[in-house]
Amino acid sequence: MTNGDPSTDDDRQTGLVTYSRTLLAPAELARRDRAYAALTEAVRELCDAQLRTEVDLEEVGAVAAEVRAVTARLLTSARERSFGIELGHDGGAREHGNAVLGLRNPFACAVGARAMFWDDRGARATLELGALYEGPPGCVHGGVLALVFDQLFTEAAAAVGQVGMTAELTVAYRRPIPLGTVTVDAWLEVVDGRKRRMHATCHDGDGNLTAEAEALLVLPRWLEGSDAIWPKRPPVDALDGDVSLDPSVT
Ligand SMILES: CCCCCCCC/C=C\CCCCCCCC(=O)SCCNC(=O)CCNC(=O)[C@H](O)C(C)(C)COP(=O)(O)OP(=O)(O)OC[C@H]1O[C@@H](n2cnc3c(N)ncnc32)[C@H](O)[C@@H]1OP(=O)(O)O
Repeated sequence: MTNGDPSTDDDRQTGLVTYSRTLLAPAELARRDRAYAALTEAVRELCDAQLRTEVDLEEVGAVAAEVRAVTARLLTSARERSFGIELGHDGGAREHGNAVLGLRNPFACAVGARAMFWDDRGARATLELGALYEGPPGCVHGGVLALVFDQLFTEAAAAVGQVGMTAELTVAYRRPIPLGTVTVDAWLEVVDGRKRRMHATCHDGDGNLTAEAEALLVLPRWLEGSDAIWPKRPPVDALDGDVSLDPSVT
């Protein structure tokens, strides 16, 4: 079925989720991913530069006009709907619009292979939260951290085969989190029927515990017994260095 995007077809429906299927050959899809990832990175750099620039106002006006012209070029061919879920050749779901880790989302803060990964205990995110994510002066916005927790809970649940949607999310902010590196770990604590109780911690770049979170994920009735397809993350041992997910190790 056509969906208005010449590179994909709608493939199938699982409950509320529509999967589209790429019509491109693997090499072409990889080439597109590299090109879009480069564009996303360029726009992310633009956002950071726009936030911090001190150039004179005439230059600000000139740049605004140039950016609008660039936007118009991108919109000469654009899908009308959000990215959604596309099936890749490896059988995994490509969630390139995702607000935390989408390859094509410049707002996403989990950038690169080491930013978010799974092992058999749960999931870890190591993120650079800079000026774009400010809440209290010089510190990470509490809502941004809640967003990261929300995504990481889904990742941790998927890592152990217990997916669910967030029904409740509670964050205890224990100390301000300086902008910069943060490490977030999430893991499954209890499964009770369709309910999964999750826990997570956040540490700042100096290893201080800055926040903890709890969540209740519920496997939706419409997802029970379905063959929903989830994203695949690179195996932890494919990454270099010490990346143990033991929650007691910071
Ligand atoms: C994630 C799954 C999606 C599948 C997609 C497949 C493709 C995957 C590809 C890429 C995935 C990337 C995904 C990233 C996502 C990031 C994380 C988010 O942003 S999640 C969005 C925010 N959350 C919502 O929008 C939920 C909205 N709420 C609902 O949809 C329903 O309320 C739901 C599913 C939570 C429960 O609905 P019911 O009809 O299935 O289940 P009932 O029968 O009502 O409840 C079951 C049990 O759970 C308890 N429960 C339900 N909601 C509760 C709540 N809010 N508080 C406490 N208990 C609750 C109930 O009391 C019941 O418990 P008793 O069995 O009786 O003991």
